[in-house]
Amino acid sequence: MTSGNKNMSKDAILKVEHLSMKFGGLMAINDLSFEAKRGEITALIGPNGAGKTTVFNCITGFYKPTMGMITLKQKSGKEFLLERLSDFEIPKKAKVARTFQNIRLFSGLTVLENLLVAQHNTLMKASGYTILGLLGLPAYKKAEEKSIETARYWLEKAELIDRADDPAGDLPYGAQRRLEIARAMCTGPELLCLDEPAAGLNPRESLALNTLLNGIRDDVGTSIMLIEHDMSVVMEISDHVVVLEYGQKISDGTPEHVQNDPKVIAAYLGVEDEELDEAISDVEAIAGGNV
Ligand SMILES: Nc1ncnc2c1ncn2[C@@H]1O[C@H](COP(=O)(O)OP(=O)(O)OP(=O)(O)O)[C@@H](O)[C@H]1O
Repeated sequence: MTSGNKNMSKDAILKVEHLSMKFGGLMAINDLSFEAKRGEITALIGPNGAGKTTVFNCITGFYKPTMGMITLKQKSGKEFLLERLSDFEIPKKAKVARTFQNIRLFSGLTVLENLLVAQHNTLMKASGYTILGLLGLPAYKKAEEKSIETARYWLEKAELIDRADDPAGDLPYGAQRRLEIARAMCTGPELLCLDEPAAGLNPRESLALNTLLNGIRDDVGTSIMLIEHDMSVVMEISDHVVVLEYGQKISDGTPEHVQNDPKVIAAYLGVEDEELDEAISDVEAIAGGNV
């Protein structure tokens, strides 16, 4: 784990308060509260079905929570109640970007084109939404140059500059994952939400991912929330970990704290409630156990 950008004030960028999400009779999230600090990497972990994706879907507007508040506070101090915004307003107004478990690139477009398409909104705004604007307005030309510069910056950060002109679909899996993250970063988010970014990566690709995510936090100062099953990635790069089980928070703290928390260990071992006390005392007897 790294310490994060020490110069940044550690106020909360995201506050989740008393969040609940019900699907029919199933309480997928039950009165969940936690904070993600600005300029930090916050990981959301938990066994399968714990509710991690549901939380992400509530933050990014794909689901409307049954109850609760999700407040995003931008660097400027402007606040947004995310549960009141639509899924297209959340990236645009609140500046929350996300990637999905399954890769969603334009595989027939080149790597560079994928990054330029991500900046389409900024370019159209600069054109004044007119053909004359597209052809002649100096503001458009400037915005176009800026888009290429931004794309180039993220191609370098994601170690993809050599593949800029290749179709995105031709890239190896790990490179496609980094391209998705680079594409999200081209939209200039304040909070980047990543759903299992390390899934299916080999150790070398995992390392490249860690380098990219550390760079996003340390060099650009963007806050990151990630769902991840790969504990080596979580422990390596997270500043803060929130652990869910059956839609409830069972632990919250530094990676060291949660990996030694008996409740977390018991949840990952699949211990039933009634056996928890026994499991906790067993686990406490094993000093320095891992999740
Ligand atoms: N749209 C939905 N309709 C009905 N039930 C749902 C829906 N989405 C999620 N669930 C249920 O909510 C619970 C939490 O699911 P969720 O996908 O959030 O868990 P998760 O922690 O992300 O799991 P995994 O690690 O396997 O991806 C599960 O029981 C799931 O079946």
